Amino acid sequence: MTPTSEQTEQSTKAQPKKQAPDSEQGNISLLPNNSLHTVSNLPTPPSIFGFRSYLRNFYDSTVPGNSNNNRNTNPSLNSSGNEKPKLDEMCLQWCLQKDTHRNEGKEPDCRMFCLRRKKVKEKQVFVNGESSESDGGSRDENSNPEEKDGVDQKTSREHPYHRSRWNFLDGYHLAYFKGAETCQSHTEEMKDSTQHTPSNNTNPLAQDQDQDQAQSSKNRTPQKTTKEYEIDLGEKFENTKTATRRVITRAFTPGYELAKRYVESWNDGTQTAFFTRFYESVQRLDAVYLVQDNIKRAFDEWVRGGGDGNSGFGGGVIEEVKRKAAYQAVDHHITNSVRLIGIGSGSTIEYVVERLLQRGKEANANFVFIPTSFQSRHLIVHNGLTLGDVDQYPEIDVTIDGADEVDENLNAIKGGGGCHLREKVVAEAAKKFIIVADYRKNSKTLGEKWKQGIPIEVISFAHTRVIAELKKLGCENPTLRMAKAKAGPVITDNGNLVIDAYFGLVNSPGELLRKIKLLTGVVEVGLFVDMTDVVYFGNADGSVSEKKRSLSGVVE
Ligand SMILES: O=C(CO)[C@H](O)[C@H](O)COP(=O)(O)O
Repeated sequence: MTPTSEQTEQSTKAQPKKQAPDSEQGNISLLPNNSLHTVSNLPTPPSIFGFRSYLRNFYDSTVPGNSNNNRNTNPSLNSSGNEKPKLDEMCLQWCLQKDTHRNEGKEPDCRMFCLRRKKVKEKQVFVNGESSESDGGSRDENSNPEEKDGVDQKTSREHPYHRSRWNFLDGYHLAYFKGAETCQSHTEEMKDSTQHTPSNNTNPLAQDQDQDQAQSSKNRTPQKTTKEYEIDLGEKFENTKTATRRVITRAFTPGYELAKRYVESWNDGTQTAFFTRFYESVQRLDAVYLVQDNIKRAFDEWVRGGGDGNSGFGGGVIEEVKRKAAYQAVDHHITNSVRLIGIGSGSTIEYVVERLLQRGKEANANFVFIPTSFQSRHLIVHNGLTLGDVDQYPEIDVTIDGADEVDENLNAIKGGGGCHLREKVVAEAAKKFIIVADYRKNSKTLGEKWKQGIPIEVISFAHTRVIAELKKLGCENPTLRMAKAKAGPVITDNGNLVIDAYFGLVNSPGELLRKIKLLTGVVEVGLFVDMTDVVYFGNADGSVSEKKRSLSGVVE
């Protein structure tokens, strides 16, 4: 809404009732202090981005309409050499009136915004940490010339209106007046120079009182002006600055530290070293070999069914061949001619029981199953098979068990599950001892594949002594087997401990067996020498190999 100069003059000079326009549109006045001017003579209003420089020029602007302005070489002086009047207050007033209100004789609704620049002496300035009154020009010369508490004192001394270079709003106040009489009253006040030297009191209401007192003392008779509010723009902006500084500091300090360290790392050569290593690595095709190795490992894992034979990508080439070997052993040896069956321990044995169960309850009704461990007893009982005991049946028909390694003579290492004592008892009790295993256990010589060591069950009391003696026998590092999901050692079904003793390739398993077994405290050794009658190996290609002992040796 752009007011005309006629409207502006009406709003400032005439009484509100008389100046009301015919319509509901209001009047707008822009009122620089020290003289009353029309809108058309005012400086060009600022754009949003030019507002700061506009404010800076506010004081320096000579009053619009001075025809001598352009002729002066010194812009601050007029043709007479006197200082030109300066713009230190600018007001915007508008009035609204309704035709109904006018008919009723009511005053128009008038408002007024004033942007005003106050001198430095109107505020308190902090010098060397102490509060003192600033006079804008006679400040203590010994005071710190640096900016104190957001106040640029150097600037303050040079310019009575501007105290902070940073805070471009410093010294500016915004006042809001409401009501036709109040607006008119303030317009009158603008003629009074005493209105621009209020006390240090920053409370707007108190300032009003000060102003009133100052006016009274000069025996003037201005109407009392009641501001709705007055804002010290500089102070508000100063607070904003502090808050902004705090937020920025908090937000950016960690990032700054990181960035600093990063830059420093370039300087101290860390980054250079990294990229050099990276470049060399690329040249060596490390990444290619890494991918290749991982693919190979993944494939092996899939083929093996995982390190423990139970997991892995395929889950089970290994498991499948173990199953095949077990099924074949059952099919070949658990016939109607047998009744007492020893059930070994381990994961492969589970497929033995699985195959038996496939025959149905009735087919298994005549069999008695002798367990070799807590695990196999559980398998028998929970699958509804008839449980027997080696005490009842010291001689049994056939025992089927797994193994950790089987050599070309069908000698075996057993005890990977710590059950070899009972396994050996039940194996020896059987007329036929059958081993089922996968191809990983098939070796020429014991110790070739199973490098965990020969399991030796010992009584707890003697285990340190046995370890010492095993070293004398040539085992470099006999190890007490520790539990994985329990603190401390593995305790066998018999309450004993297990020592794993790796002797390298065991060319004479019978001899080694005897030496170890003679050690005091040893309960049983996981070397099964000359005991196995038949071995079923599940091969990698899915086939099953059968190895038998005969009078003429082992035959396939
Ligand atoms: O001797 C054994 C337990 O003491 C097992 O039969 C041997 O460890 C083989 O186990 P798996 O069939 O799980 O490979």
